[in-house]
Amino acid sequence: MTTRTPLMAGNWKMNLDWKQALALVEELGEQLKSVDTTKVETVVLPPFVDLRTVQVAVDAGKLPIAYGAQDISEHESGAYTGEVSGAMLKALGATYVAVGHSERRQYHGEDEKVTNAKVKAAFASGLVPILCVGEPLEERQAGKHVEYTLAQLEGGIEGLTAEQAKTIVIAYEPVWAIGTGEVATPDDAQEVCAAIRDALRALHGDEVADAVRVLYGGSVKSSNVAELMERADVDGALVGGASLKAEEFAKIAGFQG
Ligand SMILES: O=C[C@H](O)COP(=O)(O)O
Repeated sequence: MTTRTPLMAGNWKMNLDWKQALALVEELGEQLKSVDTTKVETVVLPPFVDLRTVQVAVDAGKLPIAYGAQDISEHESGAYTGEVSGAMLKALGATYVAVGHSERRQYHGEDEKVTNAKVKAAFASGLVPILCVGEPLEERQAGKHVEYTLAQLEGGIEGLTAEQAKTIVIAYEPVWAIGTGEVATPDDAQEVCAAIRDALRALHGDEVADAVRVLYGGSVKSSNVAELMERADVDGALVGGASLKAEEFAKIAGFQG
């Protein structure tokens, strides 16, 4: 069990228009009344177009929910059609932003150069990046999952100061477990989350390694979250499908009982 504050982040992906987002965030606020929210941080990552709605609902209801975006532009401002800057997200009260999700890597060709630029853009705007890393099935079958994941990690955090590295969140998401119902075993999750922490220790020392929250993602549900959270280096979860149901996601946030 982690000594860090657990973080449960719901990645809504490309689901829910603003009205549906409003209904979900309000219902999540209701459901979280039965959870000790001083012991866990609950975060939602809605589509960009829902962020203002989520901001208003969270502020009006004083809901114990932080929020952020699923992506960020690596650029500060200007002629980048379709992009959304860190400053724009910050102005909406966002705290977090996912960077380098495997779907961004797969469908938008994001590599370490891009993820590193986006991580830096997040910090420059006062946002906390949730850097997503994790191997496809072939790499796991070849026994290269740790090596592959650490290369993504090291590329993504290159050039960060220790102060920045200390606050980043890393999400380990084996691609073969995303949206497949195929959850990694707690041992699989622990192995790579521990390797991520060791790599942070080698790069930035004990203080950073002991502070960074490393999440597991891939088919997390209320029925499997507790056993994952029992592992020493798993500090939370990045949840896709199960975060679209308020009751289920609140149960995940309330994994401590
Ligand atoms: O960002 C979340 C992950 O891609 C996990 O998605 P999932 O819980 O639907 O497997």
